[in-house]
Amino acid sequence: MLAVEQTIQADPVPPPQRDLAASLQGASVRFGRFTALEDITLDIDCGAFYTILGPSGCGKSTLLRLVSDLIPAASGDVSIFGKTTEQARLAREFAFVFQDATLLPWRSALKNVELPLEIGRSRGIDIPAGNRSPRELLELVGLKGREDAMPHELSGGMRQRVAIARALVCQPKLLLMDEPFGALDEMTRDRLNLQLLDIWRETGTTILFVTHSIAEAVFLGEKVVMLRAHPGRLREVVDIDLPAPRTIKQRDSQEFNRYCGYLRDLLETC
Ligand SMILES: Nc1ncnc2c1ncn2[C@@H]1O[C@H](COP(=O)(O)OP(=O)(O)OP(=O)(O)O)[C@@H](O)[C@H]1O
Repeated sequence: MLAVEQTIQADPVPPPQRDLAASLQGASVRFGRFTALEDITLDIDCGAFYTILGPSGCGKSTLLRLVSDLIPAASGDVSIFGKTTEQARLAREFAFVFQDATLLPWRSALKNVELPLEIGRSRGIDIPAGNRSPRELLELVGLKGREDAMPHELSGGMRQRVAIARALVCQPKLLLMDEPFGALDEMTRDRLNLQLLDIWRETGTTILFVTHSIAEAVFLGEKVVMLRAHPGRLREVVDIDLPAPRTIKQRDSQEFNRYCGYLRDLLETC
């Protein structure tokens, strides 16, 4: 009897599934006849820190507003943790931090942080147990002891830290930050950058962070998303392979400056 030789072909191993915080597929945004964003295809990995750079008016804020369901896509798809942006908003999957802290001036720091919980309760939304309390969040952002301070008694950096604590109070899986430190002096910005990296590590939240500063984008980001203007399109996603945890001293390194130089050149052609 002849032995029949069988060729056993192993099934190709499927690539591991990436857990995505957000996925944009050919998404465009229009304001009337003006196209602000065109054909954006971008996957945002869960737990990663993305910074967004690009020339003024290229659509960085529009991208965050699209992801956060503040404006609709004219075409294409956007999903957040596999949900529509509306479902994700209703499920409080994400929170927004703006350049201006937008605190309510008549409420203390603590009361401002508690606000989303109060609004949630008034709408019958239960915030899951195990969350850090508003007091603990103020401690996390370095404001222990300032719980009763009113916004006008706090510095700009402190107000922004209250805004970050407030954004974290519903335990969002995705944090959208639109130039949150843009109005602060350099030293305060450095300190808040380090603090934000600590918070990111501790909470595991995915962060999408818009900035005008190349150095800030490289310092914070694991990936830098570069947009180009007219119309706003994706230019490149640059992996930043710097050792973690990041330290201010790294900014003097050749590697850090090489990334900054590369992004500066890229920005000039956007
Ligand atoms: N509500 C709106 N109506 C009409 N045009 C808008 C609206 N919002 C934004 N735009 C336009 O869309 C484009 C992108 O704006 P966006 O604010 O997203 O840019 P950006 O990259 O964040 O800008 P910057 O870096 O200056 O903050 C700009 O040309 C802006 O004028």
